[in-house]
Amino acid sequence: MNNRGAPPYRLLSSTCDGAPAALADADTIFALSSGHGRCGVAVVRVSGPASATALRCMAGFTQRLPPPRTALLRSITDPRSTEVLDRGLVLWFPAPRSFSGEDSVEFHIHGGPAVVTAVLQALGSVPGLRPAEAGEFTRRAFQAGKLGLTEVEGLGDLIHAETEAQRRQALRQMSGELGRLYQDWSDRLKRCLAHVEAFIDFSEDELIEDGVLNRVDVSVCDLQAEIERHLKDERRGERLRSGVQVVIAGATNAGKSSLLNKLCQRPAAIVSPIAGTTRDVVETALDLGGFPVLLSDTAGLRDSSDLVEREGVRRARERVEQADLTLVVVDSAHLPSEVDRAAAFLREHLRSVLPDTDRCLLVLNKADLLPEKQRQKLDTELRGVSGLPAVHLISCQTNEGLKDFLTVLHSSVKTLCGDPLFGAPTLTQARHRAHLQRCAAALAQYQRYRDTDLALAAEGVRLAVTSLGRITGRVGAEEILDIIFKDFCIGK
Ligand SMILES: Nc1nc2c(ncn2[C@@H]2O[C@H](COP(=O)(O)OP(=O)(O)OP(=O)(O)O)[C@@H](O)[C@H]2O)c(=O)[nH]1
Repeated sequence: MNNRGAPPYRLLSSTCDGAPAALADADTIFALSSGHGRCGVAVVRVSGPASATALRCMAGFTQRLPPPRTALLRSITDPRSTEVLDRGLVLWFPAPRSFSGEDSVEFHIHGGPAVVTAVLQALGSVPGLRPAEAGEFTRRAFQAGKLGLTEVEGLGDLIHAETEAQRRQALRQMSGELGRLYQDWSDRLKRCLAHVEAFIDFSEDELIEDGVLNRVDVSVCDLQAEIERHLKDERRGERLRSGVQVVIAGATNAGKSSLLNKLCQRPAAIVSPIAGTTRDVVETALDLGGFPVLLSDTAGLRDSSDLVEREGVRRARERVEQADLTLVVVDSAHLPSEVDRAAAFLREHLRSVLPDTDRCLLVLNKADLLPEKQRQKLDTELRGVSGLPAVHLISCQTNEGLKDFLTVLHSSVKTLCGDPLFGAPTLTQARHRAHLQRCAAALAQYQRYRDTDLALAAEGVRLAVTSLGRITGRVGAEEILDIIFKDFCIGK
């Protein structure tokens, strides 16, 4: 092989005999696709026209390439020195039957950092190969039509999934269900658009059958209803994707930090008998029975002349406003012993913490400080009192009631996320929501102008198609690709 013009490389003829000359500027990429750090097996991927060259140079295939998609144990050598770097499996995926749709190779090598570095350096010495950018393999798969944009996003979510429910939702999206739903809407709208335009062009010559526009009206109306239904999901999919925001709030010294520590099973927040210990928001991530929760402890709510504490209280209130669920913690030793008065106290307290009690759980802490009789009375008689959410009597000191409370919390979080495997596929990204809202508004434009200006009405349908296309990546996707693919790691 003539390597003039490619000074950094010195390919030995013994390793690369018969290899087609790879262009120095050909776009073939490589990267470690398995995670970084020491591991048993690491997977290095190569994709692009010079993949076969890499295989020949580094796995000793002189003339014939290995059978496609078959793992073969080979010595993996450095093409510059023929030194054996490792023994591992190599797999050859000729285009188009590969993840990226291009010729691709996988090296399954030992996962020690020195082995991985040596193999990556050796690949870098093969003409035409360069390290991949983040998400570049997936971007090529998208460009080759192997994956739609929503599937790409599902794949990204699958890689980042930290809980079981997130994994399920991501896998469902990656399988293309959501993409197919949007594609179906888009196809129906394109048909509507074609009919409206045909009507505009031919109706005066009476070349078009009666009732075409009426059929478009029905389709647009049906689609609008379907999109509205899809949008009215209370952000369950997005919440599951990014984590349910659960905020612990209440007066100072009620035991909020103690509850946070119990829930995350570590001393994440400082607990002390000094009122006003927590000044800022303390956040921790939890996997609650497969559902992702972002749990925040906040400063105790009270009036204060202390500037720092006032800022802490402001932040606490802000968090409560943004929360999906608020756990209002009350020191039960402060409750009046008479049930009606206790209920009135709690109602008043809730009002001071949050405006709407729909998304809150009322936690009466320090149950261990109550006499047994009063504890039982509160526990039974406060349940079902009108104007009060369900009351949970617990003790962070003795763990009393904590197990039951955890079950209730889990079920509330589950309701907020929905079942990712049940029913129609859910919206998972704010990006989808924004385009769907635009789509719905554009369909409203069709209805607004249907009887007065058909050209403007048709423009509404065209805008609706474009909005859906931006979700699936079929129309004007270029400007959003960078945003999506940059969320991937190198090697994906
Ligand atoms: N007896 C008893 N004491 C508790 C219980 N939970 C918390 N405490 C105590 O109550 C005090 C306050 O607890 P924290 O968890 O710091 O309360 P907080 O609501 O975070 O307090 P601030 O930082 O002032 O907002 C500490 O001395 C805790 O040990 C409980 O269930 N029973």
